[in-house]
Amino acid sequence: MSYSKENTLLYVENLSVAYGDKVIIKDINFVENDIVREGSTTGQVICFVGRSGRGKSTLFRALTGLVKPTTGKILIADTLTEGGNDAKEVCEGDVGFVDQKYTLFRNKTVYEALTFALRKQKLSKEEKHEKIISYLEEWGLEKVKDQYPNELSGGQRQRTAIIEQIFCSGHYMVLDEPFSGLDVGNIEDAKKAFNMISSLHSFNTIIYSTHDIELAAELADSIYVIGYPTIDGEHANYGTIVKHFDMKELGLAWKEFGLGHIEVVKQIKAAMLAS
Ligand SMILES: Nc1ncnc2c1ncn2[C@@H]1O[C@H](COP(=O)(O)OP(=O)(O)OP(=O)(O)O)[C@@H](O)[C@H]1O
Repeated sequence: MSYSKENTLLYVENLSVAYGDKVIIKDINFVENDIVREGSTTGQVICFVGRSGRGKSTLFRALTGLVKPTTGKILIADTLTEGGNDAKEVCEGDVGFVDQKYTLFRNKTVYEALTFALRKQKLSKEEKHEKIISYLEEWGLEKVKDQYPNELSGGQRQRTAIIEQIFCSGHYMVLDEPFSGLDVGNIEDAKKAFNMISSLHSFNTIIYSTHDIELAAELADSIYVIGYPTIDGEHANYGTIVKHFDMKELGLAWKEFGLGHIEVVKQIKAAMLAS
């Protein structure tokens, strides 16, 4: 499938994060570009996989500006400038974060939470109302709009959290294990949510982690394996990128799950076991 690589949307160089003197991740380098496909608006879907404790959540905290890198830099496109050509260092609030628990305000209904998420947007009250209602309809949440988080299912909470992040951050969204704890129906809904976000704007960039390797190969157009590298025959005990699968180059992006994906799943599992 033909595509072209345009602006750099995410540039990570020599990133490391330590807690105290314990280095958790180190030497993380990667670049992701805006992908343009003729006839379809396609955002970026980037997946990080790796065994437990290798530092995926720590990397995500750095990508969302929640922890300061010990070394290195994380640049994102300054999408407020014409064409998004300028780069800026990531700050808290630039990248939406949907955590594993889909944290929502306990004392706000779905509608109130989304109203709050739009507070900084220059829209009239009516425009905000219309925007919220159209998202609620599209995401199958209109029936629960006046319910509180404790009255929602896991899938409904997750969709509310995703819309909240679409409303209050720019084009970037990090989701930490968005498929864990969801039933098959909710997993299908979450996949649809990914597609919807991706088709809204070609700058939209979803970064997620999963322990379900099939869901990595099926959905992502770029997959990074985070693991402990082997140096001089020994495992180091910090996480880094040990393998990258560019599903676009492999001709597997935006396609039904097939034999090529099964082969990638095999290779990802081997890379994870070795790291
Ligand atoms: N605030 C912290 N202070 C000290 N160590 C931490 C802190 N947060 C995480 N760690 C350590 O960092 C390492 C990586 O944790 P992290 O949560 O980033 O891994 P992960 O790959 O996301 O794991 P999982 O797949 O189980 O969620 C672990 O050894 C963890 O104990």
